[in-house]
Amino acid sequence: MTYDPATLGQFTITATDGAARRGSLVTAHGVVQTPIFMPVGTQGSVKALAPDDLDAAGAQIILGNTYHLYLRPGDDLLARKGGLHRFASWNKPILTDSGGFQVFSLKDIRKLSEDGVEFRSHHDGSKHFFSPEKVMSIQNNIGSDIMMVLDECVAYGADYDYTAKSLELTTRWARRCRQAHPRHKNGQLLFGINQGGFFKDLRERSLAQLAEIDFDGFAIGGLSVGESIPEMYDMLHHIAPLMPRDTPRYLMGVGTPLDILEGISAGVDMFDCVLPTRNARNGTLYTSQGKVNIRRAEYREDDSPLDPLCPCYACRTFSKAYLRHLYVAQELLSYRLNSLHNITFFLTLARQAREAIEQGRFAALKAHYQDVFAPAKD
Ligand SMILES: Nc1cc(CSc2ncc[nH]2)c2nc(N)[nH]c(=O)c2c1
Ligand SMILES: [Zn+2]
Repeated sequence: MTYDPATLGQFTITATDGAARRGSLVTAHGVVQTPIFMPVGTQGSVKALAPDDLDAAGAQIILGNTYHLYLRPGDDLLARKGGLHRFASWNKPILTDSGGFQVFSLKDIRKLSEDGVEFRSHHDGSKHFFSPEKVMSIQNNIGSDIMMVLDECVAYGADYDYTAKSLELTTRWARRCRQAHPRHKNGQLLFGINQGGFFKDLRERSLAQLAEIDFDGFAIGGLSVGESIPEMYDMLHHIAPLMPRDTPRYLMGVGTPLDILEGISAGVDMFDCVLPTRNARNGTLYTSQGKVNIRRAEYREDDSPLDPLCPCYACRTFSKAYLRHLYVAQELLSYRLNSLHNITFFLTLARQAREAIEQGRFAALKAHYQDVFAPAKD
């Protein structure tokens, strides 16, 4: 990997449209154009897709998961294989989540302390411990271009006192992550994660504390955890504009096409979500005309392409009738074609957002998709 240490981590905003920003982020494996959607490859693969599929779909950066990769194949093995890029033959940027969220979603099989979190593997029940230093070491072995700090994502509905204590712990862990991995060591960037639940004063306290630490970007954590859409949007529009302006803003685990457009309108630059690949596997497909449930009998003899405006291989080559047949017959090709289409849709949406911001017509793009994905009028 060759990169210029002088420009590594540089985030440049080239256009704005309201609070929406068009920018670019320099990483060791290439420049990422924002706003960006990041396909999720939890175990080092975006399910059912190969790197050349992702290239064809326009993917610039994918996500990996510290928790999963640590358990299998092991970060020590990845280090011996030259890191995840070489192991998975993905030569573009990779962002790894720290594992905090995954461990905390393992509800009753984890114990939290000042030093970190003890948990049991969901594979074999074996006991493990993640400290801030440990997750930095794992992400260093993985070799991800953007690392995330170890944080506690408090559950939806956590009370004020618990949330206040938790954000202080997350800040102390963030400081320890920064100390454990010197700035830009191994060409790797490090993002802090804002917490504070649904309490605006706690969100601002968390942000003020993190802003004092030297991070290359800041994520909004603790959203998309079961709250209502209005609650998520309300907090999003409160905190995003308060985040540092000249570093990237990443909204973790979000979201639907409309959530992503809402986030961009609030000033967020980076998004990731399992929806495109997960929904592909249950036949829910996102198209320029709205959601299509390919299982429906109405498509049994439908010779038209899934989405006439989509450039992906599935839409150029097959009919809805064939895609429905593959799904009903549980053919493995169904996973591949549906995933390829949905990932292409989300990446195309991000590209359209970039172009709309450049041309000062982002509000019109957002309004268009609000019509396209408006809940079916019963
Ligand atoms: N909603 C949500 C989603 C994720 C996973 S993002 C992801 N990891 C792997 C794929 N995608 C979160 N991750 C962390 N570390 N903290 C959070 O608060 C948080 C919140
Ligand atoms: Zn398509």
